[in-house]
Amino acid sequence: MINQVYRLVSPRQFEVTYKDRSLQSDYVVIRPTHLSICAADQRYYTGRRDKEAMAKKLPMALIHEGIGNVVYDPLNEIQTGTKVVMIPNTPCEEDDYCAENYLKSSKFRSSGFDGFMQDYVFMNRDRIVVLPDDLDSNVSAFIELITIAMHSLVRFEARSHNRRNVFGVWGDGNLGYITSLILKRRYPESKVIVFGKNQYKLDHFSFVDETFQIDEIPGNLSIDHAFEAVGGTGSQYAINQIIDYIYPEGSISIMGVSEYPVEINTRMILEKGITLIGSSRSGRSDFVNTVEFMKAHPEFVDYLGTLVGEVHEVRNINDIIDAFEKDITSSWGKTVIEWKI
Ligand SMILES: NC(=O)C1=CN([C@@H]2O[C@H](COP(=O)(O)OP(=O)(O)OC[C@H]3O[C@@H](n4cnc5c(N)ncnc54)[C@H](OP(=O)(O)O)[C@@H]3O)[C@@H](O)[C@H]2O)C=CC1
Ligand SMILES: O=C(CO)[C@H](O)[C@H](O)COP(=O)(O)O
Ligand SMILES: [Zn+2]
Repeated sequence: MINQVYRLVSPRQFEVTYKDRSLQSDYVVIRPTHLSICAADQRYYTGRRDKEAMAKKLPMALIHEGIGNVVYDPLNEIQTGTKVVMIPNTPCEEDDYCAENYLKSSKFRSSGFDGFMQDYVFMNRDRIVVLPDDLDSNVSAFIELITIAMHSLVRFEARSHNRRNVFGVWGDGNLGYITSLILKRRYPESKVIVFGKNQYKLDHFSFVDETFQIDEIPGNLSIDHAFEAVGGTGSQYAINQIIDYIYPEGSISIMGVSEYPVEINTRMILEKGITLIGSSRSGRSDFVNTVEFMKAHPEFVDYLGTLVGEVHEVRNINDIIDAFEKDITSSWGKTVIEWKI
């Protein structure tokens, strides 16, 4: 069959590529239905990655957050029409000490390999997780982003000390919202404090114990552990502020992606004995955990509904451009694409 792949060829410019795909293979074929735009996709779309990365990775289909329906399973194990979330990471080897998302050999969709902007996505059987039919599709579109926070929490629990009375989350955007929501569900007795730049965004965090604008933090405040969900140049200010407010021997889980190296106060990291935990992407176990968590906590899914921002129907390339442009000017939440191309 001929599959149409919608690739970014240069900033703000997409082209259709026709790829001949055989159904005589082991791949399960998925028709994407709901996709969501990640900050990483926007960095490619707007050309904010450095010249070398743009040249190396493009042309490439964007989007690594999405769900779809199974349209063909060569083994006939999965019923046609089954709703699934697609896992963007494709590992090529196993390692006892290194998770699939940290292996250099893994292929991550929409970062050097074609993402979900295709008529049909051909996936290995273990790269999909079945979803309940009634799980909100707009929220499910960004399950991948939820797995990022889940993965970071798993790493935190394996690496940090056990006093978890006060958590600080830096970042009043999508990832900050999801991280603080998961922390509050996982540690209901602990205090979760969110630190952000915008009062109108912080007002959405109704479920946490406290919020502060980053220039109005009381001097005597202290946190046991912190999660950074800022990224870009803002992450430098955020990480250094965390170093100032964290109690000695605490951990800082870093999730925000910065294009350029940022300067951090290593002298105080040493003096306070701080553990830095870097966390990037996620793997199958994080998707399974996340879907189980969503099934067990319907109120968690309801809160995530607050993050659904613009919902765009996409039927052609102009609609794709429109969705990305509107996402840039959107002031809150995730842009969801109803993939009807
Ligand atoms: N590690 C991983 O695997 C993943 C990382 N990411 C990364 O996480 C980061 C956040 O993503 P996302 O939540 O979608 O982006 P958002 O833009 O929604 O969130 C970032 C928020 O942080 C705010 N902010 C800026 N500076 C500070 C500061 N010093 N202290 C506290 N808050 C601040 C921003 O405000 P304002 O807009 O006003 O500047 C914005 O509201 C990005 O870098 C993204 O690439 C995303 C997915 C996966
Ligand atoms: O968004 C992400 C995962 O959800 C990662 O931040 C993204 O994969 C980083 O990739 P790149 O190196 O292409 O920016
Ligand atoms: Zn992402």
